[in-house]
Amino acid sequence: MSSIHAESIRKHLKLYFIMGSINCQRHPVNVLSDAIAGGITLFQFREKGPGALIGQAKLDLAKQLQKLCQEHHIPFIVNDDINLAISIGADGVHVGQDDESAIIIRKKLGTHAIIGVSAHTIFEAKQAIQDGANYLGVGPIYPTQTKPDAKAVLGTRLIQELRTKGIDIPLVGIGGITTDNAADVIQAGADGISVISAIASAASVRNVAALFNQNLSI
Ligand SMILES: Cc1ncc(COP(=O)(O)OP(=O)(O)O)c(N)n1
Ligand SMILES: Cc1nc(C(=O)O)sc1CCOP(=O)(O)O
Ligand SMILES: [Mg+2]
Repeated sequence: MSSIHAESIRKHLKLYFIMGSINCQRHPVNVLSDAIAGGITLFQFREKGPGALIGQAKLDLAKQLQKLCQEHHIPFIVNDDINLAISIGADGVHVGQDDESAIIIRKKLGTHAIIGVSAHTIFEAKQAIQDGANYLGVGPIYPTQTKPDAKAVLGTRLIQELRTKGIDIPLVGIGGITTDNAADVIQAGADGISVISAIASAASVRNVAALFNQNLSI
């Protein structure tokens, strides 16, 4: 059972920035700082892939990024690493279908934690809701270079189907989302969008984050 209000989560999901050190061409603290200045509403620390930090270096970066988020009242979510989330007191975690279920994670993190779960089918979405997820990450909406093991591209079809079936859990679309296609994801029924490369790799991180905001009218 979660004590977090769905409407509060919906609000934070609007422009959900995800990043780890390998997604950045500058120091991650500077990239996140610019993204915050551009108006991101939620942050996920996803330190994953070839060359990603491990051990103390990962912990140190997580703490630096968490501090920045705390200063700007942006919830700090940890991807995959439940122990890291517990050790630094993160606001929540995001897990996929191959990870522990939201039921187990809730027991470890408590009722106040935000738990996000990836869903690629109606069945997975319903299961995550039953297990107590606070929000869903639905994707990949468009082709993405960022996650080599991403599932088949869905387009906005699953988001539309979930909403048509009356499933109103807070959710974001993820995968290949840019300033040009973001509005279509919202139009399909998502509460927000999750973005890695379009923001992290931008020449001006701040300007692109602001443009996302403008295109989403948020
Ligand atoms: C918001 C959001 N949605 C989906 C994912 C993908 O999670 P997962 O399927 O566990 O894949 P990895 O990110 O762990 O490679 C996400 N991270 N965030
Ligand atoms: C982390 C992640 N999860 C996905 C999913 O489909 O679940 S797609 C993806 C990568 C998103 O990066 P970009 O914004 O650069 O395409
Ligand atoms: Mg995962």
